[in-house]
Amino acid sequence: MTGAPRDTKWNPPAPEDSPQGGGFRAEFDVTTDRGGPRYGEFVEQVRTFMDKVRYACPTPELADEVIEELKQFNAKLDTMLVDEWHTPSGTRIDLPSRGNITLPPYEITDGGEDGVSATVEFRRFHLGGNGVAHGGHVAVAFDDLGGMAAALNVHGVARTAYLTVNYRSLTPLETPLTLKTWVERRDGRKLFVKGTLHEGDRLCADLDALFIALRPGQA
Ligand SMILES: CCCCCCCC(=O)SCCNC(=O)CCNC(=O)[C@H](O)C(C)(C)COP(=O)(O)OP(=O)(O)OC[C@H]1O[C@@H](n2cnc3c(N)ncnc32)[C@H](O)[C@@H]1OP(=O)(O)O
Repeated sequence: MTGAPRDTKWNPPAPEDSPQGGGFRAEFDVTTDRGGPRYGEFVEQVRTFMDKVRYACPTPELADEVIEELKQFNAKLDTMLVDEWHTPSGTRIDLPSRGNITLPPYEITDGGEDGVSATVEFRRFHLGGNGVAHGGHVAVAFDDLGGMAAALNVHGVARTAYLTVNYRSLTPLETPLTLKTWVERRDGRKLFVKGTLHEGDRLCADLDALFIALRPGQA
């Protein structure tokens, strides 16, 4: 198991009467091969680049050089753009964070209707200040994995209505942390989700969130 539980039916067929036009797709088209066998390495190199950018103080000459090279890379990627439903970034369940470059890298260790357990590691580019993680990045990790717990519980898509993060102690960078989320209570379409983030036995943060299961065709 890496970016999502493997034994879950991620691609439930849309109901016959599901209006897809403009709506969130009921079919979450997961994959393990989109983007090729080295897609994970590709994403990892970008993360490493962002780590360097966060701490580098380039000379003007080096900045000029890197800008020119980045323009060339961006032009190459411009020839390969696809829509969000077909990009590997977010749908490659064999990769950390489903290959989603915008998420802190996590690996799912257990996941199902009862909740999700993951190991997450904030990178150097997730720096907030004084060597520890930015609180917004902690919230991103909780949002995605809270949303996953909700989705696995309802076998469909859920959106965040509110998300409260209590920051209980500092969250370190470059350290494997344990993140757990679970649906504590369900009331119709409303999923009350809780979560915790630990370094060892120490609680770094906890989550109190509401996710709403989307109706067919809802955006
Ligand atoms: C596996 C990958 C997981 C990825 C997870 C990522 C999740 C995300 O980040 S989603 C992005 C952030 N969220 C958003 O942009 C959502 C924006 N908001 C919306 O779209 C809508 O307000 C939405 C969908 C949440 C709810 O709208 P709608 O479906 O019309 O439901 P609505 O009738 O207003 O509310 C349903 C119930 O929830 C309650 N509710 C809705 N919002 C809130 C809220 N903020 N606080 C408390 N209760 C609320 C309502 O009072 C209602 O309760 P009841 O049924 O008891 O009367």
